[in-house]
Amino acid sequence: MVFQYPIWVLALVLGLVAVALKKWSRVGDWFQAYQLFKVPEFNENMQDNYLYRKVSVYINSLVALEDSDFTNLFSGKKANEIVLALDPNQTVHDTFLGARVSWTNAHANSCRTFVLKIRKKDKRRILRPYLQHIHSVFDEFEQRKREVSLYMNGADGRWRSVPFSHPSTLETIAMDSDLKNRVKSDLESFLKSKQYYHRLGRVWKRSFLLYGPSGTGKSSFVAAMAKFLCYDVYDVDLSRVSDDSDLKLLLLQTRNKSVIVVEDLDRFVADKTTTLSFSGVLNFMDGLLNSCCGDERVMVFTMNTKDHIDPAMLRPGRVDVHIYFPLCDFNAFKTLANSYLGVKDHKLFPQLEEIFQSGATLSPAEIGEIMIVNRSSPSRALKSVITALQINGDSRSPAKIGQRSADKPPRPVEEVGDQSGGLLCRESVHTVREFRKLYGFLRLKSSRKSGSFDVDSNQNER
Ligand SMILES: Nc1ncnc2c1ncn2[C@@H]1O[C@H](COP(=O)(O)OP(=O)(O)OP(=O)(O)O)[C@@H](O)[C@H]1O
Ligand SMILES: [Mg+2]
Repeated sequence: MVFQYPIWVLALVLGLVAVALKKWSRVGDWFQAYQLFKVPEFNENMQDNYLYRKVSVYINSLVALEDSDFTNLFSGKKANEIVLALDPNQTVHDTFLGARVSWTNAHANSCRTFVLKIRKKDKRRILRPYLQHIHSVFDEFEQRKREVSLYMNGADGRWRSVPFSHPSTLETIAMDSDLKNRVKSDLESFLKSKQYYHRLGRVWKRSFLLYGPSGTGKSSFVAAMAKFLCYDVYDVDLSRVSDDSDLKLLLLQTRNKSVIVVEDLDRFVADKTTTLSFSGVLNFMDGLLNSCCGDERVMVFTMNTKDHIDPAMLRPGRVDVHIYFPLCDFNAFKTLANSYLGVKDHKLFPQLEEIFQSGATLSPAEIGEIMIVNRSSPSRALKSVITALQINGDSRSPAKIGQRSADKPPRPVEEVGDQSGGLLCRESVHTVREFRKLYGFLRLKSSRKSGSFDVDSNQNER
């Protein structure tokens, strides 16, 4: 009976079986079921083999790394970041187009080499696309690592930049999770669509309109998008642009892989003192000059309402995706309570749900402020939210807001199919001014035109 043997005998037997299995897999290699490819660290002239670095980055990004027998853990460059790296002489498995391959981190005589093991029958089918895939993952990784900048246009028609480190991420924005996921996959599919756009003879750009009441997260969302894409942000202050040709020049000076943001487009359009022509703004929105200034652009426009905007300005093709940012409902409130107070559930939630269902509402910014001030006591924070909803929330109810009284509140997203198979959502945005508000250092004292673009004033925005 097996159970009569001491435990160490069992351990020994299991160990032997494991060694035998490992040897057996090598026997498989000898019978040439597999082919091995080496990627040495240096070429024959002892120069760096750049492919080695790419493979190293690729391997260390594999989720399967966590399953290898030994994996090194290092701290990364970002705070709290942990980086995994394959230990010498360890193997990690990967699958590609249905084929299973493995990589071994071979160390011998101070020479480091990655060895790719691939079934001979799969080699012809997957080797080239697999290596191409490794290149792409590496490029994407490098792109994500790169520091992004925030550019602002000055009165002299030139861009000035500062490092961009806005704290918002798509995860921290309280919004319908289905909508958030669809926007995410829209952005992801945009990133992968270079060939597609070019085959159609279209500029590789995508434009978004984010609209909704003040303090609903439009500007934060722009920051989160830029972070998600790892694109630079160009915050266009139209009130600082003297004429149409200046606007064209500004666009020409932008680099690719960038988010170009125009905040409060509705206010700008309503501003009769502007020196820009309507067609100048439309051309800018279309990125008409993109043929000269490259592509990989995301354009974002923000507005509080699109009610008074000429429909030509927002027509499909000019603005691909409209996203509405509503005031808080109970679901958004719960997301905020979780992120601001660390509260997932609370005995006051049923009461809050009832109040939200009665139509009372506040903006996420207002609720966030209350939570921040009372963060040491979640119960006090929730009671304060209840009071604020009872006092102010009723007047914020969409039915009581004059501008909305004539029509129903917009649906969160109106989907429209597009040629790339991505989704088009109909709604609006705000951006530049928010960045300035959020970053004191971005405040440019001065010379904005009079009217609603004054960044330092806390003027009524509704
Ligand atoms: N949906 C949200 N989820 C999480 N936080 C939010 C949300 N909406 C607003 N906030 C918080 O409120 C503050 C203001 O938000 P933001 O500036 O993005 O609003 P906005 O829609 O751009 O407002 P405005 O129309 O006045 O420009 C930010 O600090 C942000 O963190
Ligand atoms: Mg804003």
